Formats: sequence, C-alpha cells, structure tokens
Amino acid sequence: MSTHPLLPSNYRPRRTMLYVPAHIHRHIEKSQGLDADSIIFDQQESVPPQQKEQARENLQTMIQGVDFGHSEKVVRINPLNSPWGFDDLAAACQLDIDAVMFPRIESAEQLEENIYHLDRLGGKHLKVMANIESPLGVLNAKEIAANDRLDVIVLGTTDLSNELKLNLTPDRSGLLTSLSLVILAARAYKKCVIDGPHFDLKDIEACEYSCRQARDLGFDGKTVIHPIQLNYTNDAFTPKRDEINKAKRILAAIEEANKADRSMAVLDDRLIEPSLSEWAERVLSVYETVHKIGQSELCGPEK
Ligand SMILES: CC(C)(COP(=O)(O)OP(=O)(O)OC[C@H]1O[C@@H](n2cnc3c(N)ncnc32)[C@H](O)[C@@H]1OP(=O)(O)O)[C@@H](O)C(=O)NCCC(=O)NCCSC(=O)C[C@H](O)C(=O)O
Ligand SMILES: [Mg+2]
Repeated sequence: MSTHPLLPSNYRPRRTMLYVPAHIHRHIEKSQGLDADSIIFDQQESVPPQQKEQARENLQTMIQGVDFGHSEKVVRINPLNSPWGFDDLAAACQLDIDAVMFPRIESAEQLEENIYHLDRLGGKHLKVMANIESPLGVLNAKEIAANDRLDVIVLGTTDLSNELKLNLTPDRSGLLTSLSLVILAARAYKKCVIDGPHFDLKDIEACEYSCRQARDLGFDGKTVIHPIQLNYTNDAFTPKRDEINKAKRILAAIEEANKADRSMAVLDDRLIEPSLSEWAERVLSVYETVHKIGQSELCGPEK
C-alpha cells in the first residue's frame, strides 16, 4: 500500500493480473510461486459449465490459509444472472481473498446491484473489481467508474473485440477509442485501470509490444493468461532507471527554481512546468511501492 499523496491510499501495484482457471488444480498450485501482482482465480470464462461446481470447491479447499506471497487474491465469479453467480458470490465472501471481480458490467445500476448482494452476503470488507467488456459497458464507463465502492476496472478486450465485430490487428487500432474511453472514465474518478490479455502465447514480441502500448496509453497494468507473460509484462510497467533519474532531476530543478522565486525550471534545455513534478513524484512512488511489495528485478538497464 502507498502513503504517497499523489496515489490513492489503497494504491498497490497491479502491473500483472494473472487469470488462473479455478477448476485446474495444477494451475492453482503453480500460481503460488509466481511473480504476479494479482492472481485472478477465474470461475467464469475459462471454466466450462460442467466444471463450475468443482471450481467453487477448489477455491474453498486450495486457497484458504495458503500463502500466495505478495500477490493480491481476486476471485472472478460468474454473472449473477447465470445459474452459478449467487452461489459463487456467497462462497467468495467466506474466502480469504482481497477482492471480487464482477464480469460483464454494463451499467452503473448493474454494478450497484452486484455490490448490494456482495455486501448483503458478508463481503463488505472485499475490494470490488469490474470487467468492462461490451460496447454498452464502454459507453457507460463514466457512470460505472463513479461508483465509490469500485476499486479497479479490468478490460475484457476479447469479448469487446468480438462484439465490436472488429479484426484485432497487432496495433489494436480498432480498439483504441474504446480503450481510451475507459481509461478517461477511470482517471476521472481516480480508479485503477487494467488492460485485457494478449492471447498469442508464442509471439512474445507482439505481446511485449501490446504491454508497452498499454503502458503508454495510461493503463496501470495488464491481465495475463500464462506465467510466460509475467516477466516482460511486469517489466513494461516498472519505472526504469533512466525514468527514475529523470524524475529526481526534475524535482531538484523545480525546487531550485522555487528557491529563486520562479515556478518554471529549465533542465537540459527544456522548460519544466510545475505540473511535471506530479509525473516525477508518481514515478518515484510507483517505484518505491513496487520495490516494497514485489520481488521483481526492478530498475533494469536503461532503455
Ligand atoms: C493457455 C493455457 C490453456 C495453457 O495451459 P498449459 O497447456 O497447461 O500450458 P503450459 O504447459 O505451457 O504451462 C506451463 C506451466 O505453467 C502453468 N500454467 C499455465 N497457465 C497457467 C495459468 N493461467 N495460471 C497458473 N499456472 C499456469 C502450468 O500448470 C504449467 O506448470 P506445471 O503444472 O508446474 O507444469 C493456460 O495457460 C490457461 O488456461 N490460461 C488461462 C486462460 C484463461 O484464464 N482465460 C480466461 C481469462 S481471459 C478473459 O476472460 C479475458 C476477458 O474476460 C475477455 O473477455 O477478454
Ligand atoms: Mg470476458
């Protein structure tokens, strides 16, 4: 958690959120030793109907009292209007987890109803995450993000691409409007916002590209579907040595300028506006928080 004034008080790094199908024992076991900032035990899309009960049972027997290191524990339930949603939610409220994720959230009212049942079933202590993964969800992102109980928005880019009937190209040009609308909504209400997963496990270059693209668009992190994607996704969202040095120099230059009764500073022949100090402090505090919580190799070679 962060105590930095520019980060929300409940801020934690979510550079990587790993989906783990909850009906597969060896995936749950494997996820214990992985360097994922969050683990999403999935009862929804990755679990076929005939395995839904097994998935719920596995969570009760395989994650209670088990040490998942620094990883945040999240359970994605089935939609409440499905045959499994309410049983999943009631069971999740009794688990030793940090958050519940609601899939396919399309309106503020629907999210409110989900949270009402979460609280009623004993989950008031849990953080709330919502998948936005449909055109209607994107169009209503502003109202969804405004909910005070909501902590994290996670894009479901596969469902969204299908429903938009677009061809998913490597540069994701067809998705950019939707991604940006959801990021705008999340930032307007100071919510954490996470990109959807990259599905091609073999093409690491394409996945690295999509991580950097997500970071440059303003996402806080990315969902991943296989352990192989963790290292470079963590890396893409970890401030680098040159960024940290630049941030420190910017803060020093602004301090010097202030001492001389000027609000603008000049650094390396560039004008530094006071608002850049916010960027600099955020980079430093993300780095410090990641460093405190995570075990990743941080601050790698300059890029
Ligand atoms: C894609 C997979 C089916 C591949 O699984 P597998 O064939 O077992 O892969 P490997 O043999 O290469 O695995 C190597 C070891 O890694 C472990 N492993 C693999 N995947 C995971 C995982 N997700 N979590 C934890 N551990 C994992 C294996 O157990 C091997 O270790 P070991 O047992 O020690 O040998 C599989 O990766 C998979 O099912 N991935 C998750 C898919 C998923 O969750 N999809 C749904 C979420 S995405 C989504 O819904 C997005 C959104 O809603 C949208 O609409 O866009
Ligand atoms: Mg989905």
